Amino acid sequence: MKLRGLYAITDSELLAGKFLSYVEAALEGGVTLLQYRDKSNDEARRLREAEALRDLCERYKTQLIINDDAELAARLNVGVHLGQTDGPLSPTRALLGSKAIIGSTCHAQIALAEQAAKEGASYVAFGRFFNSNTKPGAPSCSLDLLDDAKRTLHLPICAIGGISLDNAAPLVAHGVDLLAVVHGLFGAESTAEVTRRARAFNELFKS
Ligand SMILES: Cc1ncc(COP(=O)(O)OP(=O)(O)O)c(N)n1
Ligand SMILES: Cc1nc(C(=O)O)sc1CCOP(=O)(O)O
Ligand SMILES: [Mg+2]
Repeated sequence: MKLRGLYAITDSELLAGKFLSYVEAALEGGVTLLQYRDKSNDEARRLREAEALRDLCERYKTQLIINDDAELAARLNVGVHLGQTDGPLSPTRALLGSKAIIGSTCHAQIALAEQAAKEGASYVAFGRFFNSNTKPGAPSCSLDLLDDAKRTLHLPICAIGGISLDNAAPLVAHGVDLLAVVHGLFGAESTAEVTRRARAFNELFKS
C-alpha cells in the first residue's frame, strides 16, 4: 500500500462529544492513515475507542495507527507510531510483523530517520513545521531538511506540526508523502467542513 496523502490524527479533548462523527467525516473525505492519539491513562476508554476506530477504518479501507502503544496495536492487529522515548523499533517490528505500518518521530534529525529506517520503520515523521496548538513545545523543523531527507532516505516522509490548508502546499512541493494533521482538520466547525478539508488536503497530492 502506498503511504501518500492525508494522515489524520485524533485529539481526545478537541473531539470530545463528537469523536466518531468527526472521524467518520474525515474518512468520508479520504484519509490514508488515521492515528488514534490519546495521552490519557484511561485504558478501558482507550481500548473501546481504538476498537471503534478499527471498525470504522475497516469500513473505509483506511489504515489505523495507534500512538505510543505497541501492545494495543498488537491486540487490534493495526499499526503503531512511536516517538523517541516510546520504545525501541526492532522489537516492535518483531511483535507486529513485517506487514504492519510502524512510524517513527525523528524531529528535525536525518540521523534519527536513518536509524529508524535500519530498525524497520515504515515511514519517518519530521516536525514541527509550523506553530502547533496541539503540541506548542515540539522542536521546530525547516523545509530545507525535507530536501536532505528526500536525497538521503528511501521511505515515505511524513510532516507534522501546525499544518493547515493554508500552509501545506510547500511541504508537498518539497516531497512530503504524508501530511499529519490534528487542528487543521478536526478544528473545523462542522462535519461537512471536516470532509471538505480532508478532500482539499488530498487534492494537494494530485497536482
Ligand atoms: C505522525 C506523527 N508524527 C509525530 C508524532 C509525535 O510523536 P511523539 O514525539 O511520540 O509525541 P506524542 O504524539 O506521543 O505526544 C506523532 N504522534 N505522529
Ligand atoms: C503530536 C505532534 N507531534 C509533533 C512533532 O513535531 O513531533 S507536532 C504534533 C501536534 C500536531 O497537531 P497539530 O496538527 O494540531 O499541530
Ligand atoms: Mg509518542
